[in-house]
Amino acid sequence: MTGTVVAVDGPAGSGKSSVSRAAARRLGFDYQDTGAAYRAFAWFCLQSGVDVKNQAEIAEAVPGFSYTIGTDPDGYFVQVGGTDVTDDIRTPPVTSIVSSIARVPEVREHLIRLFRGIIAESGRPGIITEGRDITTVVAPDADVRILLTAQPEVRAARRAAEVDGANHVDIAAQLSARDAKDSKVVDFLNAAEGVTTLDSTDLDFDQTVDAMVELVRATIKIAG
Ligand SMILES: Nc1ncnc2c1ncn2[C@@H]1O[C@H](COP(=O)(O)OP(=O)(O)O)[C@@H](O)[C@H]1O
Ligand SMILES: Nc1ccn([C@@H]2O[C@H](COP(=O)(O)OP(=O)(O)O)[C@@H](O)[C@H]2O)c(=O)n1
Repeated sequence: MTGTVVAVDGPAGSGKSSVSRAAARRLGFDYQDTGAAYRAFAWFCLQSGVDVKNQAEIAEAVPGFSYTIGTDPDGYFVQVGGTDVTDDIRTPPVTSIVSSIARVPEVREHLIRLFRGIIAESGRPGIITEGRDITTVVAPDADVRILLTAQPEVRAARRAAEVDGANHVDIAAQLSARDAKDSKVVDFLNAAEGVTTLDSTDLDFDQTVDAMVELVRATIKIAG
């Protein structure tokens, strides 16, 4: 039986991956990073020589995509066909094309089925799944639905802090271009009905994790 299902959406750099992973660790839950699957598929297309401007070619590559992700918050990894791509999927060539790949309907249908399967098969008391369309499309019936946001300049500063010598202006521009492209496919900037907004603009990392854990615990208490 599936345990507590937690759905988290939000724009780039809002803290979805890091906060969800830390909250899952505290709760003893699984953690699923769906952005990693879109990134892994983009990596696979680049490796396979797919013309990433050609939607039909992208769709044709879907059946050959074999993907594995670690859902243990302490054992995170991403593999494509047995190759570890955990770091490679964060590189600029992948980041620059991932939004174009992610808007292809055949890609979304395939990955959404995969995400639902991973949620259904979780053997832990719960699973936190994060992305862009989890609260609205992948798991609209989730027990807890959260939109994690932060002001654009704060998100860009957090991302820039991850990269030595990063140019803040470039990072902010890239982040807002990707959000603009992604938000044409699904609305992750406004909370859908029943979704709780968690704004981390004025919260530090630990305070944000505390707030997410509290939201989950409050729901479990009500249900139990
Ligand atoms: N509330 C916060 N305060 C400060 N830094 C944060 C906060 N939330 C996340 N971060 C940091 O911001 C960066 C981006 O977070 P990440 O989880 O990668 O975002 P997303 O998955 O939404 O793109 C990471 O370095 C993370 O540690
Ligand atoms: N549920 C999701 C998750 C990611 N994505 C796509 O995958 C890309 C990478 O997602 P990500 O979560 O790794 O991005 P970051 O916000 O962490 O940089 C996004 O820019 C979207 O194009 C999506 O379309 N739907």
